[in-house]
Amino acid sequence: MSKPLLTVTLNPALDLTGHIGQIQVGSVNVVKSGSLHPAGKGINVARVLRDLGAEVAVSGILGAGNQQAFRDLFKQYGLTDHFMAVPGDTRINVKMVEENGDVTDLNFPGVAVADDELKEFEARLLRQAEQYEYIVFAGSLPRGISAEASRDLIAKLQQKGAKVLFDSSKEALVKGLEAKPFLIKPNEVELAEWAGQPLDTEEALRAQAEKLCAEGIANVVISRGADGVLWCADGECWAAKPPRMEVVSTVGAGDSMVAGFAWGLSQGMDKEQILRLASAVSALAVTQIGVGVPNKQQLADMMARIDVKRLG
Ligand SMILES: Nc1ncnc2c1ncn2[C@@H]1O[C@H](COP(=O)(O)OP(=O)(O)OP(=O)(O)O)[C@@H](O)[C@H]1O
Ligand SMILES: O=P(O)(O)OC[C@@]1(O)O[C@H](CO)[C@@H](O)[C@@H]1O
Repeated sequence: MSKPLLTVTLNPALDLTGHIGQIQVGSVNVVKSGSLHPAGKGINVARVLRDLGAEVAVSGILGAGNQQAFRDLFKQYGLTDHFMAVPGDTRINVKMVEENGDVTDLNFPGVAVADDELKEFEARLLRQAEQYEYIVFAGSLPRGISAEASRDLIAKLQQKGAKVLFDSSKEALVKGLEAKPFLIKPNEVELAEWAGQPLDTEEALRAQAEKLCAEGIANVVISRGADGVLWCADGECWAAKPPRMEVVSTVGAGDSMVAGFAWGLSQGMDKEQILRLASAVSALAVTQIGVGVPNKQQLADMMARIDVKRLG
């Protein structure tokens, strides 16, 4: 039996996904179909990890007012529930998926976390963290948790011996990098924002990735949407590209990729296998609303279709 993994989602969300022909901003839009489900980056990662066969625990902060759907999901998926509730409601994030595949995100504000609640959460998390070697720390921050506090939390988790896989954006990404997480997975837009310059080619992305590796981040994974992924680690850079997919919703593709890396690394797979797995679960994610790997054979078939190469 392999060791359990932990995912941390400080700012989860109920995702309200709607499908629409084309959004007309400023007028009435009729939505063809909709679904509301508990989500947020770390929770999505945990669901995929569970489907891959991992034992998984989830932690983070929920609003007490609408926590039940999350608690039910954790039970349904057999996820060990370390979430702490605070007064208020977890946010709703609206995802409008247009016929051409474009997704418009309306991410609402989440709960506000008070200083004493953050202290209690941190104490709990650091106690729990001792049981886990791989910890996924993913998503944005709720009000009351600063980018510096989030960075310090990552640093403390790593001081406890954990390997933190970090996926965030904006200020939380900028500060989080200072904690030198074991793995980071920005997408190319987030990385370009961080670098303050356009990163339009594989060469430009690779140069930034190698710079981050040299600064002490062991694994730099840059996701590139339908163009695939670039991964630099151990003095090597690799690229993987998925086949062309029929896209239903790209929401959660990045989380699926993080799950693939967390599972592959925790299982000691080689780089090519990890890239095949992570790319395949992400490619399957875009064919559905939400995330997950319902069918092992489908996953194996998709893994065989990923184009993987080590860059010279
Ligand atoms: N259209 C697509 N077809 C096949 N695979 C895709 C497609 N879009 C994304 N992927 C896979 O998913 C991975 C992650 O996607 P992306 O770079 O969009 O991450 P992200 O921006 O973090 O996603 P999100 O925040 O929506 O979860 C890509 O590296 C790729 O392997
Ligand atoms: O605001 P964050 O935390 O960066 O992102 C939140 C979110 O967009 O990420 C997931 C998809 O990756 C969704 O389930 C969720 O709504």
